[in-house]
Amino acid sequence: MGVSEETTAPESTGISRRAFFGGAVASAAAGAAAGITTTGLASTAANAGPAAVSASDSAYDFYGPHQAGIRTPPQDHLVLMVFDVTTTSAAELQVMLAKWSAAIAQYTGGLAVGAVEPERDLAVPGDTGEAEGMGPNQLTVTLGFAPSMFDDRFGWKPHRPAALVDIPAFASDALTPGYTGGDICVQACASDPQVAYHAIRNLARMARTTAATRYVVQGFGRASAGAGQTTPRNLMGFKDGTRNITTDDDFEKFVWVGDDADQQWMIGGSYLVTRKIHMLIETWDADFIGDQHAVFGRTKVQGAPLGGAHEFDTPDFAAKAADGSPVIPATSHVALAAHENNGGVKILRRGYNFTDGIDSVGRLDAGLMFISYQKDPAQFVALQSKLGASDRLNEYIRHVGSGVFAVPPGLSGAGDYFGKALFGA
Ligand SMILES: C=CC1=C(C)c2cc3[nH]c(cc4nc(cc5[nH]c(cc1n2)c(C)c5CCC(=O)O)C(CCC(=O)O)=C4C)c(C)c3C=C
Ligand SMILES: [Fe+2]
Repeated sequence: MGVSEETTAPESTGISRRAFFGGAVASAAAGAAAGITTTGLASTAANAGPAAVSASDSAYDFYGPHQAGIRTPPQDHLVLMVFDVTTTSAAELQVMLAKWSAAIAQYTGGLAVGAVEPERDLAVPGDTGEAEGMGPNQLTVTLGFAPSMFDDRFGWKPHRPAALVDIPAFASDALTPGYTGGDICVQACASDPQVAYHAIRNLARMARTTAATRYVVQGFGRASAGAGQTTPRNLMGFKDGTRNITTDDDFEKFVWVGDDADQQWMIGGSYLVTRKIHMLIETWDADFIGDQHAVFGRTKVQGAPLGGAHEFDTPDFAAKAADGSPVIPATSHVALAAHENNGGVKILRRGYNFTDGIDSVGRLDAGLMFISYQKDPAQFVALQSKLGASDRLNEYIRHVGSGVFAVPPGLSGAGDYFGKALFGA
């Protein structure tokens, strides 16, 4: 196994760099010393010494105990595609998943699948080519199966984990079928949007006789923070991701499916929840700052909990103002979502901002592609039951899409593929 994000620097960047070096000797020596691998994407003059490693040269290992793209510090760009499987043949599905798995291993290493420029004039290019020579760009591709995959079509019914059930309806939901449901979710994240899009586009191309695209969301400006990252802002202007899961203990406790799983194939996996959340931006932009603070329970510029001074101050939910009211309003977003007020429940948030231009009446069509990972979707359901009913933020948002997916553990190496344990039992 190469260097995984867990072994490299979990509390800092978590990046396994596949730098290219000037010569084979430098490459081998430096690689052996640091446990890094090279992409071989580009060559520089022999003996020129190590080249600077840019984001475009660095890669995350695809193989490992967990899929990359969960604990991986969020890259800047997301392309999320949800597929409906159109074939009813288990064998065709198996071939598609095996092809995808091999292809993702190539793409995350910065390589194409098939020739971009075949030698024969009449040959169709195997790869679409828009990421040619761009490098891995920290690409991760993470895949999950919806509850619908465990119906009668593919013989997977006996393998359905008990936790994998559709997300229930919540008060204030405004879901649309176009952004809800689906069979397979593929989350591609990268430091370059074109690299993420290239991976998704080519997977869709490969699957064109077995699966159809249900929807795609392009995300930017990660709206969550991983270990060692500064906290980004969401489109409402607030720091998002301040209190997120970062430690090994919390990943074991709240994110990774453990040895006690009812379905062994899910050990080391997780559950992905997606919510496409539209923001009523014009309404929000007309709101006064005191109300904006009360909506989140935090200040806008610092991101400090109300009553605190700094971003990482622990919120004091018991603090009272002179008039006896809570300093952090009880129906503020953080008061309702904090683990202190939810029996200790936490989730890993890994969302992205999105924009779809303008809507049919000329309003900005934008919001948060909310993505969370948890060892049981019930963790999300517990939080959203409260948020959906009482969150002051609901005046400014609409949940328009929803999905839940079982995310298997990482693949062990070449020849392993997503869903392998689910066929033929
Ligand atoms: C059900 C889970 C959650 C949904 C849906 C959700 C939507 C949502 N959140 C923001 C912005 C912020 N969220 C913040 C904190 C926060 N949010 C959730 C859960 C959901 N958010 C949790 C568990 C927490 C942490 C609470 C805590 O422990 O204090 C914050 C504050 C900064 C931070 O800690 O990240 C912001 C800002 C938006 C805009 C949104 C839907 C559009
Ligand atoms: Fe939130």
